[in-house]
Amino acid sequence: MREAQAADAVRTISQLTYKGQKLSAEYTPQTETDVRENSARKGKKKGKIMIAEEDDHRTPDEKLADQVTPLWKVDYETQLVKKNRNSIKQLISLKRKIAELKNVRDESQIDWAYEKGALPCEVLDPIGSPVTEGYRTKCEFTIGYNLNREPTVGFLLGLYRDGVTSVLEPSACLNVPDVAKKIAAVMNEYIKKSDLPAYDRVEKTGVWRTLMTKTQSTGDVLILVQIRAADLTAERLQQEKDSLVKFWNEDSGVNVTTLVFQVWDGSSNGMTDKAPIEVLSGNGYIHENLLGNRFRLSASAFFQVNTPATEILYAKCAEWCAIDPTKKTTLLDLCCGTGTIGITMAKSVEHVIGIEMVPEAIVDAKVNAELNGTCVYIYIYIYIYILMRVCTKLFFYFADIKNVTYYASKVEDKINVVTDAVNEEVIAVLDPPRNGVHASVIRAIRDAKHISRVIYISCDSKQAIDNFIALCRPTSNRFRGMPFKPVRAVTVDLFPHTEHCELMVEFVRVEEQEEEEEEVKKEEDAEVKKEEGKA
Ligand SMILES: C[S@@+](CC[C@H](N)C(=O)[O-])C[C@H]1O[C@@H](n2cnc3c(N)ncnc32)[C@H](O)[C@@H]1O
Repeated sequence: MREAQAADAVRTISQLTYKGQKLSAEYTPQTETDVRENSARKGKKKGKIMIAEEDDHRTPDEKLADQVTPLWKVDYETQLVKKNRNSIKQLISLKRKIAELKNVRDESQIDWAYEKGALPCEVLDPIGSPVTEGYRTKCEFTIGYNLNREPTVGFLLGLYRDGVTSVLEPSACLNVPDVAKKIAAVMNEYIKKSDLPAYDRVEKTGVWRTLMTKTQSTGDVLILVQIRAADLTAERLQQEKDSLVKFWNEDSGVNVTTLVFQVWDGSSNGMTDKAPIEVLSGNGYIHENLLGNRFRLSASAFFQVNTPATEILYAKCAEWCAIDPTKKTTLLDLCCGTGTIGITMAKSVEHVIGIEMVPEAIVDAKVNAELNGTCVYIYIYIYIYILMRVCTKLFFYFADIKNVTYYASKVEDKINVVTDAVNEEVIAVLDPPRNGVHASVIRAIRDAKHISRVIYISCDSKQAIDNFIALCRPTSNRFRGMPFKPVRAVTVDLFPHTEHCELMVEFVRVEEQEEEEEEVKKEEDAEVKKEEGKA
């Protein structure tokens, strides 16, 4: 197929003229080795240390481990130190970049950035993951061919953009749980016996593409099989679905809670939100427990992949939110996924508002709010039921969780929800994807006068730096509203043996100088009057 496309391109180019000159083109096919050597050359130019293929004596398993869990040879304490150092680097850079801003109207708004010392705020000791192996509840396996061109379910041995297309089974990957390894192995056997071929990423032919597993601490297992169906008749497709259902539910030896299926004929690799997900068996979702709450999650909804470490992160987040029981508080859970952060704090605030762009996740979030609201009230219900049987129905009406509102939308398209959040205290928890949120979201947070604090949870502090700067830069025409300043930060590791970790930073609103001075003056006046009264 690639050859045919190339021949087409050569033909088209050869018919063109540019500035009176006839263009010519020729196609040189590239092997995987060619592409790798090419990328090695490019890497050398960029100063990267590249190992030439002939000098690379690593076993395929070692190469895969280096690819999937690049820190696997480093002891865990050292991994944590390294990750914390990276977080600190970003925090230092935030302070430096704010201090270096030009044309600042009111320097007092960024006093903290001019203070002595490199760090902008208190940085707590990094928190490690309680489990360092087999922690990934979600794994996305590629289905392709191994180095011997046998169909294989596993991970790519390198980056596809570097020309690597070989797939290796995942037994060498420290972060993959045994149950997911078993599912991959079982699927591998199924595909080997199948008369349908595995997908070829280069030629864009074949059928079996991706296997996704979600294996939760509750024992629930979700399996998603993605195929390319362009060459299959409707009957054949149905036959294959039936066969998968029988296999996973009767023959696989795996206790599958739900089996879901996606047909994807497009060229992008991996799971996609561009094609629907069909439920083949079970009800399409599974459950996970977090901090005593139960959460439902569907195939496409985001859910943190390391449950014990997530509990530590969310408990810390709740601690930093420090909800004041004497105040009416609104919690804005921005990029809320299935509602986990807001729901774990819903009982201590007056109102939770969650915004999330994946509609399926919001469906889960609404169910989760009810699920956890009802659990709390069940004991009160029993008590009241004994006392006043007749009031049961009425009680249930009031017992439903009512203080949670969800929006299935991009946060940047619900700016008014952010700016309109009004209460005695409004706290925003921002847990965005790797590249952070749109600048308009940060501007809305600044504009929302009632938001006093922002807890920002970033899974890529380098990419979050622009959001941090936008939160903290002094007031300007583009960034109205008083800025925030960082007050404390902590690294929490959810991804042992990889380069990734979470950085949570608490930002508090910088108070307006005049207001502060007025407050002090008022207090002084009151003091003087009191003294005069005594006299
Ligand atoms: C790191 S996850 C956090 C989810 C949730 N807080 C949790 O811990 O389970 C980021 C979430 O942001 C959502 N998202 C990404 N971009 C968004 C946007 N522009 N507006 C709203 N949600 C977004 C993703 O779908 C994903 O669920």
